[in-house]
Amino acid sequence: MSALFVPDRREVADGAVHVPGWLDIEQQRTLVAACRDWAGSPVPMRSATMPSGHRMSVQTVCLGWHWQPYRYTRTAEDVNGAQVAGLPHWLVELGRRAVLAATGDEANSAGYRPDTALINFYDAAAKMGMHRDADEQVDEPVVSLSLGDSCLFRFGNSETRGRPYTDVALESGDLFVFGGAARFAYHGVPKVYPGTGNPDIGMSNGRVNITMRVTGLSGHQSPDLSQDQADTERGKLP
Ligand SMILES: O=C(O)CCC(=O)C(=O)O
Ligand SMILES: [Fe+2]
Repeated sequence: MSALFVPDRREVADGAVHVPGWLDIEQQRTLVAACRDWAGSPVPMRSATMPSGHRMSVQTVCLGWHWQPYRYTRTAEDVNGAQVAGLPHWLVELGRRAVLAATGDEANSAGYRPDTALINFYDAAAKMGMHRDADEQVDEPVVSLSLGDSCLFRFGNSETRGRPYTDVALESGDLFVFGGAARFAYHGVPKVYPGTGNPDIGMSNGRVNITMRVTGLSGHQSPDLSQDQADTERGKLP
């Protein structure tokens, strides 16, 4: 019998693929430790404020480009003015492998080069309303990785925030990729299920989601800017 792990691949909508259990425990642990560092410096994780003045319940820290509703900048003017940490090569490579796992398309995934990652932390009460990831100027796929507590992920259509949509349970280690016809579809997280995570990955509670994207914005930032900092502050993930 082959020991090869062949992941299950579920097409949720045209261009949207869920790969349950894509990351093993060791990979999840590595990502959690990295997120903990990123959550501390050079730009601390925070709840972004919408133009309406409403603060998001989710807390976010960004790599490569800093996102605030609804634009990307290199420096975090709405936080502490610092330049965000670079996106490390290993994460770019993980993103490329994620697109390959989801699409099976070697030729297309070979050129996938995300230049930003948003790291979201959800406590038991946090949620994210239906929205489109539309601040990017190109239609390259979004790669989403889930860690910690499970959640209800709602993946809808490109026209309205409402139905039709599909509800998917995203668990720790799951991959979700949306591109092609699904790239600008509405999606959101109506609910996190507290206490469903595995403490072995290094998180005692809450959910972390990492989305990698290609902004299509110009301006070179060398990767790995913050990766060699021995004194990186520990972030506030639990
Ligand atoms: O937390 C998730 O699974 C989705 C996050 C998301 O949609 C976003 O950051 O834009
Ligand atoms: Fe999103």
